[in-house]
Amino acid sequence: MKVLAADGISPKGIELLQKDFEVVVKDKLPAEELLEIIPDFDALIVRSASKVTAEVIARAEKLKIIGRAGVGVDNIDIPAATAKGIIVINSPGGNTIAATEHTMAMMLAMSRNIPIANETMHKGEWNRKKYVGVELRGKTLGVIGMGRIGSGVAKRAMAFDMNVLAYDPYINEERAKALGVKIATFDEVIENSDFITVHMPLTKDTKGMIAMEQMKKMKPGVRLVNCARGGIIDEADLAEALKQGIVAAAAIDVYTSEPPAEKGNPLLEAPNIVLTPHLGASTVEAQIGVSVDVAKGIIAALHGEPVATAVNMAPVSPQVMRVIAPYLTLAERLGGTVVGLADGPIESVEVTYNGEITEVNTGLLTTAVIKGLLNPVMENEVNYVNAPGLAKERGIKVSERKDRASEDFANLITVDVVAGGQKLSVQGTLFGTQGRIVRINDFRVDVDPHARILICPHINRPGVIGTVGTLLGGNGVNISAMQVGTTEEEGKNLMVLTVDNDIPAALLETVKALDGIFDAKLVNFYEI
Ligand SMILES: NC(=O)C1=CN([C@@H]2O[C@H](COP(=O)(O)OP(=O)(O)OC[C@H]3O[C@@H](n4cnc5c(N)ncnc54)[C@H](O)[C@@H]3O)[C@@H](O)[C@H]2O)C=CC1
Ligand SMILES: O=C(O)CCC(=O)C(=O)O
Repeated sequence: MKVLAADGISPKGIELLQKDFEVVVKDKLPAEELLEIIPDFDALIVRSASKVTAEVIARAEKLKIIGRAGVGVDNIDIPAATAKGIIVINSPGGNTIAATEHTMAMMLAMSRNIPIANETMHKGEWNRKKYVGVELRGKTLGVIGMGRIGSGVAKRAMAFDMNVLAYDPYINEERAKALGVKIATFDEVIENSDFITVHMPLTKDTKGMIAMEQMKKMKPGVRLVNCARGGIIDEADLAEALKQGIVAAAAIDVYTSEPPAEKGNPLLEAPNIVLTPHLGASTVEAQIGVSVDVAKGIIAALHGEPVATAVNMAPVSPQVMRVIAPYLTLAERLGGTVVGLADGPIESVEVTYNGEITEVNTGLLTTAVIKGLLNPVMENEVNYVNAPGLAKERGIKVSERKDRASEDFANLITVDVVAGGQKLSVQGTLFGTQGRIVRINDFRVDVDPHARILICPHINRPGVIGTVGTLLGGNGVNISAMQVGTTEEEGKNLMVLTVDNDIPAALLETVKALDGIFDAKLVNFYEI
């Protein structure tokens, strides 16, 4: 079998692969050449430079596995790979330390003017007064995104005697306590920090999360760092904020389009900014780590063994699969629904099985619930292999209960969650082969969990449902199905609207503010 290693992968991993396979190594691989040669390969390894597009995957006749020698798999078309049965693996922890240390280096370089001082020294200048910096000690660092890298940065910042304020809607108090950071809201972080660093994936929620509006709320003299993904901090707004002195300085490693000079980028001309060419993972150690990680994964996968770092594969035995397969999507969507209802971080999840399904091992279904629950909030696709570990890492207690008795349905899955101190519950079953949500909290419903659903508890009185329909319709949102759930509680119902279009955050807030509406939550099953 043949392996194509692109983008300058460290030789350590290549040596491992060469023991079993023929390996073709390319430091630079133009897109046209990748398209031309890919049909010949069984495995492909990339860093961030090569784009593994749907077109590449369509031409990859023999490809069985793609290894991303790094964390972010945003340069690989995962749905296209999955649809073709190609496993995608990454190295979730191989470059964590490198990216963490790079963030610290950027913070220090920016606050002590090291790049510009170095540059002017080489020109023969001696500017001691001009480049007076600021100390980290005693300052507040806002960390947005407390995953592997964010947590590592927080830990190191505390060693510099910084106070750390952290915002991550998906970590709970217990984990924050273990890390020794103070959990805060997004607004509290941006309004009270002297330094702010972002460490989350680029998603529709995080894109432009820090723009001019947010920068204007920050403390005068604030300094910003982005070593995560280009675009989380709006580039044009940051350039302007630096020019106007709204932001004192910035340090940026990643860009919306890389290299930034190719398409032009306002940050290249901005003052008081330290720029590096996506060097976060570029250490000898990290490159050995990620190359060995993906090499081991590729060797296992090409020998037909499961790979723990697969981002799109579920290793399931055919016997187990036969019984539980019809419930997997339902279980995932119950997890996705419950996280969509939550206002705070998930603390515990209990999955209860009733009926005949209790006769088989339901562990994989519980994993499917966790997968659905974590997928909307994680950088990497959460799969059956990594979901339990990720839940554990995040301090989420997962338990399973079984009761053969089942009153109204042949089989029933109940997901009970405690999130931010609040108890939430959803229940689902199969009608034939069709998954259905049959209860949301105390409300009995019959909902086909697909597309997007808007869930609104409301006063049971004439006209309330109509106002929601009119508002959505007026904003171009089509309702394709509707359910009104009832409960024993007098006067309160739950409407569940299946909508064809996305509902922007501002419109969701307007729905919430309507007379007679208690709340409005959107669950997007496309993200689960
Ligand atoms: N510059 C570079 O060379 C490198 C960049 N990276 C990038 O750094 C980022 C972080 O990587 P890891 O820490 O390994 O990922 P991770 O998956 O461990 O952590 C991501 C964190 O972001 C949080 N998050 C998700 N949505 C959020 C939101 N709306 N607001 C606040 N937090 C949110 C998640 O709860 C999670 O804790 C990724 O984008 C990754 O691609 C990673 C390695 C090297
Ligand atoms: O391969 C690289 O150098 C990029 C690393 C990165 O951005 C990641 O791992 O997400």
